[in-house]
Parts: sequence; C-alpha cells; structure tokens
Amino acid sequence: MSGSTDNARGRRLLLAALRPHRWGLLAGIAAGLVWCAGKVAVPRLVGIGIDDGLATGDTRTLVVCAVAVAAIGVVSGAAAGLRRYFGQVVAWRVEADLRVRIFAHVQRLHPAFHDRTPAGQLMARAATDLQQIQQPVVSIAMIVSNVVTVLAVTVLLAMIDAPLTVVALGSVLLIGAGTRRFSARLQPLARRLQNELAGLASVAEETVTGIRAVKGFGAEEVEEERLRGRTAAILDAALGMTRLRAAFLPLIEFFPALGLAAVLWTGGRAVAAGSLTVGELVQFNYYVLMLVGPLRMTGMIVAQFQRGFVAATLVDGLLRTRPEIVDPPAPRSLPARDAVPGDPADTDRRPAGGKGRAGSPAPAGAVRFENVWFGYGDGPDVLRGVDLRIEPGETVAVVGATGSGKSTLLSLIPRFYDVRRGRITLDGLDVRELSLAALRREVGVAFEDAFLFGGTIEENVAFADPGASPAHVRRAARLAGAHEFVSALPGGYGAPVGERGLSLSGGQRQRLALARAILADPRVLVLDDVTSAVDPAKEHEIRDAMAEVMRGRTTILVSHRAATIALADRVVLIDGGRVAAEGTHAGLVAGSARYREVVAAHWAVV
Ligand SMILES: Nc1ncnc2c1ncn2[C@@H]1O[C@H](COP(=O)(O)OP(=O)(O)OP(=O)(O)O)[C@@H](O)[C@H]1O
Repeated sequence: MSGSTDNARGRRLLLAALRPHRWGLLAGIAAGLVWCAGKVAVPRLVGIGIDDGLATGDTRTLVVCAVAVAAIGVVSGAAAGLRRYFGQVVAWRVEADLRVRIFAHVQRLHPAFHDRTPAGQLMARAATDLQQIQQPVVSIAMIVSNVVTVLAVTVLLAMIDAPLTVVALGSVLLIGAGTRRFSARLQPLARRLQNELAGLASVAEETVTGIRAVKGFGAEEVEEERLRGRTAAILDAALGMTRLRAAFLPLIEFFPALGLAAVLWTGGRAVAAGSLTVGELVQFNYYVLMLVGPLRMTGMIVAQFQRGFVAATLVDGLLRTRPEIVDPPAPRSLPARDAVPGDPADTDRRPAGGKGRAGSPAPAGAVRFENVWFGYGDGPDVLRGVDLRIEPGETVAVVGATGSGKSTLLSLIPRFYDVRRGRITLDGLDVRELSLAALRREVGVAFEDAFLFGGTIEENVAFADPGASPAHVRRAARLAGAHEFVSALPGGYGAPVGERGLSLSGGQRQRLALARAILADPRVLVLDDVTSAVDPAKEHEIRDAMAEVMRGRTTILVSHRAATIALADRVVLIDGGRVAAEGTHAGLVAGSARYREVVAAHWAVV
C-alpha cells in the first residue's frame, strides 16, 4: 500500500471524527476570521493615520485612527482567545471520541489478534497517536484564518502597488516550494518515530508487568539494554526530524527578509519619485510583515499535520481490524435449563454418584466435541480430531503432557478461538450458532492467571455483572471458598485490590476468579489450572469449595494437582492432538502406560 493511500485513510478518519463537532469547529473558524479582519484592518488605519492625519496635521483623524486600532486590538484579542478555546475543545473531544472507539474496538477483537499484537503497541495507539491527532485539530481554525489573512493581504498589497506586490511575493513562492520538499522528507521520519515509540511502549509495558520475572532472574540489565536499544532508535528518528527542521528554519527566516529588503529598496524609490505615499509604504511593509508569521508557521503546521495523518492512519488500521469471532447473523437460543431434550442413548454415559442430586440445577450443560481440529493462525494442528462427550453435570479433568493442547481445548468452548474443522455443541447447539453474549453467560471461565482489576473485592467478583446484589456476590464467594479470607480483610468486600491484585496471594486471587466465574451461575464451568497457586496445606479448602461449585454443574478442568483431578468423574487423556484414553484416574493409572508416563512427569506426588 502506498504512503499516500495510507495517509488518505488517516485524513478520512480525521474528517469523520470531526463531523460531530463541526459547530465547535465552525465557531473557532468564525472567531479566527474576526481576528483576521481586525489584523488586516490595522495597517490600513495606520496608513490613513499617517497620510490623512500626520502628514496634513489633522489631529482628529489621527486620534480616530489610534482609538480604532486600540478597539480592534480588544476585539481581535478576544477573537484569538475564542479561536483557541473552540479549537482546543474540539481537539479534546475528538481525542476522547477516538479513545473510546479504540478501546471499545480492541476489547471486541478476538484473542488471536491480542496474541500477535503487543499490549504496548495498543497503548501507543491510545496515547501517543491520539495526542498527535489532537494537535493539528487545534490548528485548523488558525490555518483557516492564516490562509484568509494571506489572501486578503495579497489583495490589499496589489491594490496599493501591484509591481511592488510581485517583488514582495517572490519570497512567498520560495517558502511554498521549500515547505513542500520539507513535508515530503518529514513524512517517513514521522512514521518511523511513531513506530519506534510504539515499540518502546511495548518493552516498557512488558518490563513493568513482568517485574517479578525481571527481578527474579536478576534481568534488570538485560531489560535496560532492550530499553536502551529502543530509546536509541527513537532518538535517531527524532534527531533526523530535528535536523530536517533545523535545516528548513533558516530558509523561512531568510526568504521573508529578502522580500522586505526588496520592498524597502523598490518602495523607497517610489516614495522618492512621488508615486507612493509614506503612509502607503508603511502600510505595505506592515502587510508584508503580516505574511511572515503565517508563512513561517506553515512548516510547523505541515509537520503537525503529517504526524497527525500518520497517527490517524495507524489508528484507522487498528479500527479496521475486523473481529474474527463474531455473532452469527441469526443467533439461536439455548433451550431453557429444565427443557434440555434428553438423549436416551446417553443414559448409559451419565456419571454415577454425587451429581444431579436434589436441589441442583436441572440437567443442562451437555458439551460435545465432534471431530474437532484446531491450530493457531497458520500454525500446525494442535487438536487433531478430538471427540469428547461431556454429560450435563459431569466433571471432566483433561490431562496431557505439557503443550499437548489442554488449555487450547478449553478455550474453544467459550469461542476464544473457532475450530478449524468439526464442531463443539452446547446442549445440542453449535457454539457458533449462539450469540457470544449468551454463550459466555452460560460458560463460566477461570484461568490460572487470576487477573484482578483495580477496584474492590466486590467489584472484582461482580466484574461481568456490576448489577449483582451483594447477597449474590457473597454467595458466589462462599461457594468459591473465598468468603472467609475476604471477611477477615480490613474493609471486607469493600477492600481495594491492586491493579493486578498483587496485594492478595495467588491462591486468594484464584478463589476470587472462581467466585467471578460462578456468579452468573453458568451451565458449564471451564477451569484452567485454577488450583495451581493454592498452598498445598490449604488445598483441601479449595477442593471442598470446588466440589461445591461443581455439584450438578458441567465442569471441564485442567489441573496439575492430583487432588483436584481426583474430584473429576472422568479423566480424559489428550495426546497427539486426540483423546488417547478416558476413564477414572485410578482406572487410567492401572490401564494406560501413557497416562502413567504423563502423570509421573507432571506430579511428584500422585
Ligand atoms: N496463543 C497461541 N498462539 C499460538 N500457539 C499457541 C498459543 N497457545 C498455545 N499455543 C501452542 O499450542 C500448543 C498447545 O498449547 P496449550 O497451552 O493448549 O497446551 P497445554 O496442554 O495447556 O500446556 P500446559 O500443560 O503446558 O499448560 C502448544 O504447542 C503451544 O505452543
């Protein structure tokens, strides 16, 4: 894709973002035009004051002109303030709108996008790039008033003395030509700088979020080196831009001075010859000087717009990324929990024992994997024809060697990724036929990395359902075995947890994540190694809590803890991307050599 096409996208994005704020923009432009009218009137009044007042001894005209100049100063001062105010307000609003759009969009993108996009890069889009977009927006009203000033002044100059105008404007054309070259050379540098800044944000973000790993491995210097490398690249790009600007600046200083010198020489001779009055020459000089400001600013504004368009193009690229996991055109509804059609053929597969007792949810939550094939991106197949039937209310533990695809298998149920071939059904419906909201309401997930957000314990448990009543939150916490430690915290459910929940232990965080997963009372619970951080001495507590949570609810779990595996009705061994064996833990230990091998590799104590 060519650079200009890229920038055209950025321009379109900016225009569309400005549309809702057009009235503010127009108010800023109108204020700018008032400012411009005032500025342009002043030299004319000075000229009249000199020729009709000073030269003829008419003090009254002189006073009128002086008072008028002062009055115009007040009006154009106020107009300049309003121009800035409206320009800035529109710019902040555009920035805020785009920030919300970026955030909303990024959240809706599929996990595969997040797998390949560093978080820092997204931060840069939402911070640095938006700032770059905001700056030229502030300048729009100023540009319009500057352009009108230049045009009006040119006409007024021509009215005073056409040949002298040609002399004066010669320098303007040179500035114009120089500016074009400048902007063409600046663009690639601006793009490079922005990319480097995004790269730096990624490294900085990783270092801060991974601070424990950095410290644990004493890798501060390694990280510092990575950061230094990025900083050097940024410095290089920024210095390139600075050099270019520094080379351009003398030109825009020099050309206007050349114009003024020519006007003084030619105009002075015209005054001597009597074809131009002194007042007109002063007026002329004044106008030429008025051109210098806007023209000098051109370079800065061109650069600002280049950066703005580059940033807008990068943001546009992000906003154009389409989510790959989306709702079907006509989503189907899951049958109500007490109306899930029975499958007579399944009765012999129903788990025996503790499930489905009185008071538990109705038997819904049948999950089927039918010849499921899956791999990440263009990568090799990780799952190669998985067939698995999980009955309503059953607990299945998935076991396999490291990297065998256990987490992958789990992540397909709530559609974090879609299967390559085959299908997964929930109560008889392909998960792709359900709306994502409905599917994810019915499939509760908790992961090993129990992410807690900045806020209170209560807010964290009620994360997906901020309207949940305190009683519901407490019930979920009790089920997850979290109520006791939460009650003991100063502040209880209102206690704040750190941005990443660092003030709680790993086991405590996992219990909160479990509470969060069960708050919505889902049909299916997907638990990916959620007991990994629990202190073995307290394992029985969370095991009891999990047994409670899982009662009568379909649960699919991955765990490296033998005690947790023991909670399952059935254990499924994943090997070579397929279900290699199924049975009870004891049965598999007795009957599957591969299971024994995997188990021995995973757990010191079985
Ligand atoms: N987001 C991803 N993008 C690309 N490949 C991935 C991704 N996640 C996992 N993989 C690959 O898929 C394979 C299965 O990974 P998965 O995490 O499902 O294994 P696992 O059995 O859960 O492993 P472990 O017991 O170590 O947690 C591995 O080869 C892994 O490298």
